Amino acid sequence: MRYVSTRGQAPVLDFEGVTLTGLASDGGLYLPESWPQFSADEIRAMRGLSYPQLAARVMAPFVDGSLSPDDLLTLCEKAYGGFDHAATTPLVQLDGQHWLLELFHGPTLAFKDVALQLLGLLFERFLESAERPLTIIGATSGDTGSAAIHAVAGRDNAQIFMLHPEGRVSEIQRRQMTTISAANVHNIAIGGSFDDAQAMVKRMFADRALTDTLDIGAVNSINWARLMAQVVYYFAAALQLGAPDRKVAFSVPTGNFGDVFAGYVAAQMGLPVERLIVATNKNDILARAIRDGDYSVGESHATITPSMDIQVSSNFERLLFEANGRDAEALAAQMDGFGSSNSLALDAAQREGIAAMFSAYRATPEDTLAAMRWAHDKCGEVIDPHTAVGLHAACTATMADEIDASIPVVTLATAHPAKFPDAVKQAIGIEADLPARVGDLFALEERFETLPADYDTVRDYISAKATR
Ligand SMILES: Cc1ncc(COP(=O)(O)O)c(C=O)c1O
Ligand SMILES: N[C@@H](CCOP(=O)(O)O)C(=O)O
Repeated sequence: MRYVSTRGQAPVLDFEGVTLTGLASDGGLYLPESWPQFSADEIRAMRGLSYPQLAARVMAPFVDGSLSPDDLLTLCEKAYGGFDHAATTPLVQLDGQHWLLELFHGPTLAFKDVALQLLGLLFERFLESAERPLTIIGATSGDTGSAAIHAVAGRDNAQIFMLHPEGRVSEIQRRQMTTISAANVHNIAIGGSFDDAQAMVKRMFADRALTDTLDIGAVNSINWARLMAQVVYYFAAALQLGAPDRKVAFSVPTGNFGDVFAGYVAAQMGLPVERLIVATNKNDILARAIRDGDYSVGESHATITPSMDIQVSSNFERLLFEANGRDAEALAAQMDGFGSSNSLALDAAQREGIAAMFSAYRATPEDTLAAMRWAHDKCGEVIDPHTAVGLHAACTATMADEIDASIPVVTLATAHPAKFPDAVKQAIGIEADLPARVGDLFALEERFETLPADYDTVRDYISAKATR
């Protein structure tokens, strides 16, 4: 498979290249040159496969030319062998129409593990004969950080620098990152928001002073391999609910738009997806963009769903590119305008294309807590607040008859409730216990550097610390 940049000026890459490159050199994001298609018969034939087998089947067209089908299957078996549920991403029924897709059975208790457990192995594989280490630079609002660190800690040929917004991730999330003592792991708390951290990371990919001396890689969802691995669980859920002979809708708690974009990819590949519901918290730039065509950056609000406290949503660029007929020149001009004004108006074609597949709803803190109470009191499920934002949106859509009652609606359960004990306590009065597999985070020493949200300071720190 060949990969092209949304802005059209970066080299075309193969799967190995795109995995190691992260952000395209023209500032764009890589996408497959075309969408692989599965027929209904091919999807039917996926029924009954184990999760690793399904993952290898769904991802095979994307890695073609860089990995053999057998190698891919071996990597998937290794990546998902450590999950604490035999189904890897089990489905749980809430009522007659609503389901939860539990994506938090990996080592760090969030959906990020599904992709990052595989990405860690892909890095190891592709870096076997590298002359210098890959320097991974990432930004996290809490979950990508720990999942990436867990996937990369102690590996030869890779080192990781992870930026998180100081005081704006949960204590469990912070400790999951900062108690890892491997020498190749560097945590940096930034005095700013996640958007500040993400903007700095993106700028580093275009900074010759850095890229001339370090091979920089990405673990955020700007890296295509992250999204590719997330496509699989849409297939897993829909197959269990009757696909390809029955349509399924998904509600996705959304921040950087990676998870829900993976659902869009699944639909392009032939999965019968009825609708993708984008669920946001008070940071509702995506809801405004999808409903009103107004993608303009607002103030970054701290909420009880910190991992979704995001304004500039990386992967929305991929959807804008798709929705303008893949016109890279027009998209580059649109993104340049956004870069200087922090605001972008979707054109008519983009609005229409996006509305055909996506709906968007925003949840207030009260909505979020109410959804947690409903899941607990009516369905016996303890859910995390991010999942609750998704469930609120799912229930709003079905109550508005936006989705036919015969179509199952799957809310992606993106994190384990124990990562957000304060919100769980506030909603349902329960102490959510951490699963034993995360260990005693409170007994371990934390290690991190605190830096201001100043680009030169952070760049110089990384440059000085990185092994060459
Ligand atoms: C728990 C949780 N839910 C939802 C999201 C939003 O996912 P995305 O950024 O892929 O839209 C995140 C962060 O990415 C998260 O950590
Ligand atoms: N919510 C994320 C933010 C980064 O998103 P990513 O999917 O682009 O890595 C987090 O928890 O870090």
